[in-house]
Amino acid sequence: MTVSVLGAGAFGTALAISLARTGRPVTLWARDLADMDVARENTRRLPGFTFPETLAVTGDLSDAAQSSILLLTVPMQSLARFLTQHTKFLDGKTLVACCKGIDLTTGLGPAEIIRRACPAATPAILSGPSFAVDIAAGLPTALTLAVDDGHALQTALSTPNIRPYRSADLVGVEIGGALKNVVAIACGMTIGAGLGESAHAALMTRGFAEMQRFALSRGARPETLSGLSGFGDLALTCSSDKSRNYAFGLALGRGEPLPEGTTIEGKATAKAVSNLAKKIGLDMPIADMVVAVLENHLTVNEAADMLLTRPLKEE
Ligand SMILES: NC(=O)C1=CN([C@@H]2O[C@H](COP(=O)(O)OP(=O)(O)OC[C@H]3O[C@@H](n4cnc5c(N)ncnc54)[C@H](O)[C@@H]3O)[C@@H](O)[C@H]2O)C=CC1
Ligand SMILES: O=C(CO)COP(=O)(O)O
Repeated sequence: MTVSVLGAGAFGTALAISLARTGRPVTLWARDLADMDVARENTRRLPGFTFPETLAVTGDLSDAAQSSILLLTVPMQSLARFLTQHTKFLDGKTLVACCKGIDLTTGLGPAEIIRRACPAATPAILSGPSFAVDIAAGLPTALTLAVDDGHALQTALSTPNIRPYRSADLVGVEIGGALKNVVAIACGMTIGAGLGESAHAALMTRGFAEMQRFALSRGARPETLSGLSGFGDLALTCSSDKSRNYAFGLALGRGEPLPEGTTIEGKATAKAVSNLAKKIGLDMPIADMVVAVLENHLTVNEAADMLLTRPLKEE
């Protein structure tokens, strides 16, 4: 089983490097190759990590799509368009979505987007606590790989520093990865605005309750949310300023200029989740609060007051 990685951002590049370090041939496809094939490094998105010899880079999707396993590492809001534009190369393959989020236009997660665009493909989700720089640096990581009947895929995606655990709960795994980014923005805002570590812990915990509520409403298994792709990624993303979502929240809370040109998946996903929850009458106050701050309806302090003055209830 050969592997290609489609999308040469930080994460796609890190996965390709780790897979290729095993000595297996791996192809990394980039929309814009820039100097990657000459420099043997992704100087724009993941500088400092030289490509192993077995890593081929290409700007030709038909070439990369020769592999049977294709890792999809374009950002979530680009996924649907990317798949429909290139269906002829992708349908029938094992398509492993590595992006985290919910599509704002359709309210769908990556698995259903894959099923609709490429009905003959096998959809899978790879998600869990793993910063691109950690993977590229060879540090240990453990992720969840959600797929129906995925033993061979699990072996194909294992490397000395990526340990994938199998799951059959695609919905639960993709929702954990999507919603932890929304909670991370909220946690960053809280610390940035000086509201303290106790408030941060409270938000993480109530954010986790929100993740579970939303996931269960969509048919996820409760235990999935307690695993790597849920609690695990929430713990990482809400507590490290290496997270772009958390760092974005920090900047918002501090009133600093917001980072530009980076992928902050939680912004669109907060809106998508808040819209979906309203339609089915699900209470998602943290996602709603993040949307209200992003759309300038509330300041961070007003949003915190709003959360604290909600009617008292049982935990
Ligand atoms: N960076 C990280 O540590 C991790 C990222 N992820 C997820 O991976 C996904 C990608 O994130 P990063 O690689 O970090 O983003 P990035 O911001 O480093 O790069 C995004 C890449 O996607 C390319 N791209 C955008 N739209 C495209 C399109 N339509 N067709 C082809 N290429 C396109 C851009 O040119 C860029 O190279 C996100 O969903 C993120 O949540 C998951 C785990 C860790
Ligand atoms: O998903 C990630 C780590 O698991 C990366 O988080 P950010 O997208 O917030 O950087």
